[in-house]
Amino acid sequence: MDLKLTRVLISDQADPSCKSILEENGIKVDVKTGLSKEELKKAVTEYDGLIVRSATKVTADVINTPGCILRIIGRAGTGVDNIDLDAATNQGIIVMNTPGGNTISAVELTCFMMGCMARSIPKADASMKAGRWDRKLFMGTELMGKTLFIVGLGKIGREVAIRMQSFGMRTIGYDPIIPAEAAAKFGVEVLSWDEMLATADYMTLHTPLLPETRNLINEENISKCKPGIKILNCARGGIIDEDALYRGLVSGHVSGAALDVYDVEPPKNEALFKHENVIATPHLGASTKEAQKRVAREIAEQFVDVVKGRPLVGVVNAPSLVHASSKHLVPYVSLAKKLGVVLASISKDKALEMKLEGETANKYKSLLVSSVLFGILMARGIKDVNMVNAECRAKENKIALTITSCEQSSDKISLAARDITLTGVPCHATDIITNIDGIDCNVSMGRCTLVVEAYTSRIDLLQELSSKMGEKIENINFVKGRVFVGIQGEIQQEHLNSEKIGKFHLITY
Ligand SMILES: NC(=O)C1=CN([C@@H]2O[C@H](COP(=O)(O)OP(=O)(O)OC[C@H]3O[C@@H](n4cnc5c(N)ncnc54)[C@H](O)[C@@H]3O)[C@@H](O)[C@H]2O)C=CC1
Ligand SMILES: O=C(O)C(=O)COP(=O)(O)O
Repeated sequence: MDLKLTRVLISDQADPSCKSILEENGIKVDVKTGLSKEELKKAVTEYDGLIVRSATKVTADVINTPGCILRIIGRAGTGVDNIDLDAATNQGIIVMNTPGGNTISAVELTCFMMGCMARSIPKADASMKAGRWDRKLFMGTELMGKTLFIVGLGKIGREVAIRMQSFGMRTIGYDPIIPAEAAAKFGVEVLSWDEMLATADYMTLHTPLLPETRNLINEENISKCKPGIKILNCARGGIIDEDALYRGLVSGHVSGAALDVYDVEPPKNEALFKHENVIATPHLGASTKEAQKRVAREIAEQFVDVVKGRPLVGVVNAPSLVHASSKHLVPYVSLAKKLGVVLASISKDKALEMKLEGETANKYKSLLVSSVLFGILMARGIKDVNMVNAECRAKENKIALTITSCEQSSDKISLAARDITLTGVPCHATDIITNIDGIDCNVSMGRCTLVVEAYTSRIDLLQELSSKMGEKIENINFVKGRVFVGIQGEIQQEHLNSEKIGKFHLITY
């Protein structure tokens, strides 16, 4: 994907290395934190790149601001729930994060919070500072032999498991995509959900905030927990129903909670975070020097990769794009896009078929589907389309693409409408249509391709073309009443005499 960035705005606190890496690579950068929504809406009409952490809320109305020129949003961190991904995708904006850059910091905070709960360290410290020596008040419990229920066994969940096992804890856990055998490899047992709630002494949450995880820990699940459960949330506010948690703390059914994240930040729910059995931190999971340096550097380098056309990492909303710039796939992407352009220039059909043959074409199916749709939509004059939003725009424009695959044969891409079928072979030198409607041919898709419909006189046509284009003509193919002319270099529509050659399509890529 060809993306030029002129100005990037960093709108949250980020390590200075983020700005300096971008600037060293010729990208202009401003840092403006604490923007109001109105200021952010204005900013997206002035900056084509935006880098945020969790404080900036990149909502749909920000993204859909008239005149928004954003092309890429970078999250210097993990969670992207502060960015409206659907709105960004629809507008063709790439969203990237830096998965893993702050994992260990969030893991360590979770483990320390557990220790603090077990031994009442914050309370004991406050009591000392208040001039007391309350040795009897702060009787703790050991972690050794206790059971920890980990909800979400991704990067953070599994690292928490490994560390807490070294304290002698039994670790049990649930993750819809991690089978029991995989969890067993990092020492986590999988029991039934209700069994885990009833068994755990501690429960720690490490899922993203998704519609399925919102209020996952609610009144019902809390009531199923073993009395005295201690609950930690260093993942996202909103995964716990805060009112239900508060009621559990007041009744004593929940004996402690450690919270780093809140439904609304800064939190409004004072009664909860001021409760005597709650340890609260202001979203500090990623706030270490190491994590901040890492995520700042990573997001800046990812932006530079985009500008330099290198393979992408960390793309959240267009996974197929990750490979778009890989050298070996460039011919496939280019061929798919150009077949889309040619087909849509000739045919108005909206129900299309794409056949992918060969191992590589099938392995990168979603990338090639985006490429072909991009070509089709461009040729049909759809505005603001790119590889990120091609599928959304195709749906909006009621273009249906059916995909068939055949892995065994050699690499080939075919695109068919009711009135024409085009096939091409990915080739590093130039993009070529090798077959049209079952007839072998050799039509180059270099700068321009001319397609003449229902020609009446071959002689007239050839005379007209050679007088206008001469050596620019690369190849001429006569296929079932149409003529396909591959042209090297530019040629203007007005230079062709339609009276002489009849209806034609002059296709540029
Ligand atoms: N407090 C802080 O400052 C930080 C918070 N985080 C947050 O921590 C959370 C976890 O981050 P990572 O481990 O890096 O993410 P990850 O993507 O590696 O792991 C998340 C796991 O949750 C699982 N999951 C999804 N739905 C689930 C459900 N209904 N029940 C159980 N598991 C479910 C996924 O399958 C995945 O394996 C995220 O919400 C992230 O935003 C991350 C870094 C710092
Ligand atoms: O990376 C994450 O998911 C975090 O929650 C860290 O948030 P922050 O970058 O500290 O605002």
